[in-house]
This record gives sequence, structure tokens and C-alpha cells, in this order.
Amino acid sequence: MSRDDATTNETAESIDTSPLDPADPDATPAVVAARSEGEPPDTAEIRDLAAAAGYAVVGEVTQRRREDPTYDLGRGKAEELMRLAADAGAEAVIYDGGLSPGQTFSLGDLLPSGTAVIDRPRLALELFADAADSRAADRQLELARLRYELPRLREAVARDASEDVRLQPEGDSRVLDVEKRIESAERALDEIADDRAARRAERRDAGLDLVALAGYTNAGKSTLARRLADEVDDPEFGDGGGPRDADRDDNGEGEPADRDGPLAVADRPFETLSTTTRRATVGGRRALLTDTVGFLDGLPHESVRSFRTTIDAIRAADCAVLVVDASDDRADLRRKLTASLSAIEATDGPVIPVLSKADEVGADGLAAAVEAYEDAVADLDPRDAPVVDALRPPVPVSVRDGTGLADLADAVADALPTATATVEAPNGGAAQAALSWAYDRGVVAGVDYGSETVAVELAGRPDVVAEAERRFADAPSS
Ligand SMILES: Nc1nc2c(ncn2[C@@H]2O[C@H](COP(=O)(O)OP(=O)(O)OP(=O)(O)O)[C@@H](O)[C@H]2O)c(=O)[nH]1
Ligand SMILES: [Mg+2]
Repeated sequence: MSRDDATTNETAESIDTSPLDPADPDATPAVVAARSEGEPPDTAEIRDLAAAAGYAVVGEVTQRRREDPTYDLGRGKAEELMRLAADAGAEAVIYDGGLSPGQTFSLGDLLPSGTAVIDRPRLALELFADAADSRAADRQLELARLRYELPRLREAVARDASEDVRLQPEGDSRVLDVEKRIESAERALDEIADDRAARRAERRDAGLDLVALAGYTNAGKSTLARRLADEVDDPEFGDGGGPRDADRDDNGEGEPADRDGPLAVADRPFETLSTTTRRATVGGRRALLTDTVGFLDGLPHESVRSFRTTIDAIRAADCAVLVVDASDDRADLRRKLTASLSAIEATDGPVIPVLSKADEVGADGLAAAVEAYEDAVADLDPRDAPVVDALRPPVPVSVRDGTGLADLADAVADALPTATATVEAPNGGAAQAALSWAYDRGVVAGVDYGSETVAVELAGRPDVVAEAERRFADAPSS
């Protein structure tokens, strides 16, 4: 698959999502480099990301040591990397970690001229740039990219400036320009976020519960969303997805109703790049289910913050479902879970962890995943990730064979804010109007007609139940 192919707007089913063939003539040859202090570096994930972004990995250099201020790697290893890149004809070095602007430049100076230095955050940006599929995704990508570029531009200007005070980064016109563009992108995103918040309030007033699916990239969020969603979409609510229209106004409103993004599923990172919302009936509750963009380990906080529609949808949900891939090994499960919980930070509502792909592991594997999950959560400091206090017990689920779906529905229904009340009103036009109002908002659990009265059992969102009670109480007695 060429990189251009990845930008088409076909649905997931028709996109070839197989990992890039290393022999692909369009792929850019690249060497992967990784350093870690503890365990030997595991390059499986960075290789997958590189392949998905259109690189063919032609070599690898890894090192166990503490960070070197100049190259991140030690000098000897950096020189080995330089030789390998030259011998292998690499056009890029993919660095599994975040490099400071200074380290990026130092490595670039050391490497054969023209070799791009791409650290993990930049690789993630490239993956997004390949596939951003809605205006909100575009905006967020732009902001993330500008925030990434700014310190590097400052470094470049400072390097050029040396002694010349007039060329210091603070006053440089390119730096000022990027700063201005960041402000403007932030303002545009604020508007989109305000608009989403207003829509969330409207949907809640209409009696709908807001459920968000969160988790690491490729965890199985969209697959679960598809399984839980009713046939009817709620196209006004998500980022939109579908083909983008550059000429449209950019206030984040008014994605055309027929442009809802497909709930694309694929075994590749960042298949979903826009939040997408569908209606779903979960545990008898009428919900709006938002599928979100997956998290990735090793991105700076600022970059994660740029994906604001995802973070907001998760934090503001009445209940978030955190999808954790049970088929990962212990170390990956912990790393991805920690990255996801740190990115979420805190939520307004409870969080139900789902151990997904249960069909891929046996009973022992599932028990091991539960244990790995619980150990990882126990090691997290709630001061760093207050969301740990919102976690409910984990629910193993397989969409493939249906395992745990009923348990998940029960857990969601149980986690949603609920009030119950029984009201009785004289049967008549006013009571019927109140009843129809309550039916519209999905809070009628039972109706009992007496000779002159109607008794209604209400259950559902507390604010909506309270309003229904008021309406019945106001029904005139004759
Ligand atoms: N065996 C098995 N595979 C699953 C299950 N659920 C999802 N998968 C596979 O996991 C891969 C990722 O699924 P997605 O639903 O696209 O994952 P996602 O979390 O939405 O990923 P991003 O949008 O990239 O963040 C796909 O190949 C799915 O077919 C499951 O229950 N069992
Ligand atoms: Mg997805």
C-alpha cells in the first residue's frame, strides 16, 4: 500500500490494511533506533508504526544506557547508527522516543546529509497526516504539529543566530508566526469544544446517556462500538469523518448529515482519527456511544492535549469504557494501560475497563491479563492519574464470539446515573402529554392504568426523571 492510498476515503473494508511490504518500492528506507534504561528496548511497536507510516525498516540499532544529552544514544552508538544508515541507504532514522530539539539537530548533523530524524511524536504526526479525515481532526493535527515544531524552530533560529541579538528566537518572525498560528488553532478548537459541550447538554436533556469508548490504539474500540451501536447514527455529533471539504467554514459546526465517518476497523494503528458517535441501547438505556481516537505511548502531554475532542468526550461521558487488549503480553498491557490512564487524567463519571479480544487468550491468559491489569492499576499513583479512582472492576469481552457483552451492558447500565420514581396522576390529556414526554426521553419503566388515574414508574437520568415528576405533578386533577 502506498502512502497516497492511505489517504483515500474508502471504508475500512475496502482499504488494504496489511502491514507494508518491505519490498514496496514506494516505501522510504529507514533505520530504527531505540534506547532504554531498564529492559532491553522492544522495537516491535515502533516498527509497526513505521510500516504503517510508509517506511521500510532496513536496520536497527538499540542500546541500554541512560540518556545522553547530545544524541540520546551514547556517542559510540550514535556513530554506529550513522554508519548503518549510510550502508543501508536509509533516508530516515526513526527514533523510538522523544528527542529534544538539540538532540534532533545533533543526530541530524552526524547522519549522512539528507537523512531525516523522526522521533516517536513526529512519526505519530505523520501517521495522522496520512489519514486525518474530518475538519476537527485536521485542526487537532495542525495544533499538534505546530506545538511540535515550535521548540524545534526556536532551536534552529538560536543555532543560526549565535551572537546576533536581532536574530534571537523570541523576535524571529517565523517563531512569531508559529506562535500566532498556535493561538488561532487553539481558538478554533475552543469553539469546536464549546459546540460539542453544548450538544452534550442537549442530548442529556433529551434523556440520552453519553458513553465513550477509550483506549490505546488498536485495542478494539471501533469493533466494540460497531457491535453495540444501533443501526441509526448520530452524524451531527462526532467529528464527522468522511471526505473533508476545505471550503467549509472552520468553526466545527455543520458537518453534513450524510457524512458520518464509518466506524472503521483495521489491524493498524490510528485507524480511527475522528470521534464518531452512534446511538446505542445499552442495558436498556438509550445512549450515545462515542468512538474515540486511540492513545499512543511516548507522546508529550501537549500533543495528547491537542486531541481535545477525544479527551473531552471521554472526560465528560456519563460512563467511559476503557478498552484494554487482553491479548497483549504483560509488559505491553501495563505500558498501554498506563499511557491511556495518564492521558485521560480524570473523568466526570465512572470508567469500566474492558479486557478485549478475550477469544485470543485462553482462560489462563485471561486470568493473567486481569492480574496484569490489576498490578498496573495498583502501581499508579492517583495523584498522577486520578482516573484510577473511577475504575470499576474489569469485564472480559470478545466481540468475535460474544463473550462478556451482556456483562458489559449490565456494568454500563449500573454505572449510569439513575433515579427512579413512581408518580400517579388523574388520567387525562395533561397526564398523557407528560407520559408522552417521558416516553420520548426513555424514562418510562412501567405504566399502570387505574379507573381514573394513571401510575407511571420512572427510571433513567436523574434530571429527566425529576422533570417528568414535575410534569405529572402539574397535571390538573380534573
Ligand atoms: N480476535 C479478536 N480481534 C478483535 C476483537 N475486537 C477487535 N479485534 C481486532 O483488533 C484490531 C483493531 O480493532 P479496532 O476496532 O480497529 O481497534 P481500535 O481500538 O478502534 O483502533 P484505532 O482506531 O486504530 O485506535 C482489528 O484487527 C480487529 O479485528 C475481538 O473481540 N477478537
Ligand atoms: Mg478505531
